[in-house]
Amino acid sequence: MRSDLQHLLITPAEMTAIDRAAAQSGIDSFTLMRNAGLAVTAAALRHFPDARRFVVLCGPGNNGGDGYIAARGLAESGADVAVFVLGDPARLQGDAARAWSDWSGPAAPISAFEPQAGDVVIDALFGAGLSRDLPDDVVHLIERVNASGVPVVAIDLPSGIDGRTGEIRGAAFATRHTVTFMAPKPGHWLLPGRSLCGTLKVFDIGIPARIVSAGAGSLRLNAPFLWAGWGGDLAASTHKFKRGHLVVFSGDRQATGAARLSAAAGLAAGAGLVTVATGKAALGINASHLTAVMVKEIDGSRELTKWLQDQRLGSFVLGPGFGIGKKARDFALALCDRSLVLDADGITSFQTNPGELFAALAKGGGQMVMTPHDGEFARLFPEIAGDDGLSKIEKAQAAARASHAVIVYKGADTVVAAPDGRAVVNNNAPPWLATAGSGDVLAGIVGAHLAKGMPAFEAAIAAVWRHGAAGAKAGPGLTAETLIGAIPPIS
Ligand SMILES: NC(=O)C1=CN([C@@H]2O[C@H](COP(=O)(O)OP(=O)(O)OC[C@H]3O[C@@H](n4cnc5c(N)ncnc54)[C@H](O)[C@@H]3O)[C@@H](O)[C@H]2O)[C@@H](O)CC1
Ligand SMILES: Nc1ncnc2c1ncn2[C@@H]1O[C@H](COP(=O)(O)OP(=O)(O)O)[C@@H](O)[C@H]1O
Ligand SMILES: [K+]
Repeated sequence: MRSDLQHLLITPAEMTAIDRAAAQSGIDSFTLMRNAGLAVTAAALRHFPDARRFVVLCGPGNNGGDGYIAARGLAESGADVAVFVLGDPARLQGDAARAWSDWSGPAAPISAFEPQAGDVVIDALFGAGLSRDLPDDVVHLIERVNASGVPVVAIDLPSGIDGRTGEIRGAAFATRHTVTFMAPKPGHWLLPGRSLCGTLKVFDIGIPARIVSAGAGSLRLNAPFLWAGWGGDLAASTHKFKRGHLVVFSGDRQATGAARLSAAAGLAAGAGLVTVATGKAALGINASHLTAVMVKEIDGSRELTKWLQDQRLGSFVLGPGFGIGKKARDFALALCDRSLVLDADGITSFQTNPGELFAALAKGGGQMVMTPHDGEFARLFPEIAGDDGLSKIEKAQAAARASHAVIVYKGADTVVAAPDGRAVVNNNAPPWLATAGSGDVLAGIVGAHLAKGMPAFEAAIAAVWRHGAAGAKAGPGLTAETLIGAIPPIS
């Protein structure tokens, strides 16, 4: 499978349009269905050579059609095959009807299926066409199969997972393997869908890459080629100012550690210089804990404005441990014409009047990366967060549009979205990143990227990827401190 297609995320609606475009270009749609079904036959035989029986569960659409082809392929290879159907196969249409008529073996209703030891289930109930919650009989079937522990291979998507959102519509198979076609869908990588797909195989059924690419929108799976040109070796002529100067604002005496974590991460991620800007009360504490990172006393807005005349200050991180309130708002508003990472308390400070921030950013013309977790996201974008019809991707996109900022919507399936609609889903973050200070480290890496001149979207996606890679390298038991030491070079 071509790697550029592997990194496209295609929504079910886009995939339907791509199918149509393929048919209009003269490609025979039944050939595509046969290629899909036989890919599943091959995967099932490869993964389960010792299966006693393959049980193919076929639904009312083209996903079911793929299932009949897979069943026939398995039977022709000599395997024991049983087919169970949802609905009346006589009502199937088009390619699925033809696939059904080519399956000349017996078929029983799904209610008759009792999982047995040695069974391998091929799930062809629903794929991209799932459009509402599953009926009770299907929910009960899925629960029975999941409880039995028999392995499941899903065609396209585990039935019950919404391909657009990754949400479970009543119940979903927990599968060992999922075989999808041409490109992954958002539901394969957004949670909870991701946790139910098992290993994901993307199979090329023969739709030309140009048709797939032309029909794809602006969603991608995060990967280094998306920020190609921003990594690479340092030139001999490089000096520290060329690598960029990052500023991190410290909180008060009792909350200085978060800023130092961000600052240390920014330095490790490649900023040439890093300064912790601190109020007078915390100056001594910060100074006594910092070595390569510099310290600058900035008490209030007036001093900040004066200092900002230095245009070599390339980027700013505001929020980690900073404290919630007017000072955070004043500082953020003063930075709306610069490159700013707004995190944690910086985000929460605008809870009661987010519009003030968004308007200042639109007016200031700077670039901002906001890094909310679920709670912070809901504080700043309550209506978007509360819209259950939207996927996490669509929520991040709506928030980016509303705020004019790049949104890093954090979590195990972090989504990064830009105001222009581009979005990526990240998939390299291990669960042990859920530790105090891990978000501060991420903010520092984003800040380092902005300091070296990366555009906000590329700065954010590269940071999320390096943060995940650092987590994987540091391993379980990492702390925010050890995470910083594991940040890999920008690739
Ligand atoms: N993308 C492609 O080019 C190809 C797609 N193929 C297959 O086609 C599938 C999509 O086919 P369809 O669009 O027919 O969709 P599905 O087969 O996923 O399901 C559509 C059918 O299910 C019904 N339905 C939807 N939600 C339901 C619910 N909750 N309860 C009961 N019934 C429900 C719909 O009314 C419709 O009859 C893909 O997942 C893939 O497996 C393959 O045939 C190969 C070619
Ligand atoms: N289960 C998880 N799997 C992978 N990454 C996670 C998981 N939970 C949290 N993370 C990541 O860890 C970081 C935590 O950030 P945050 O919630 O701000 O924590 P803190 O404020 O303690 O630094 C984010 O980058 C988030 O995406
Ligand atoms: K399926």
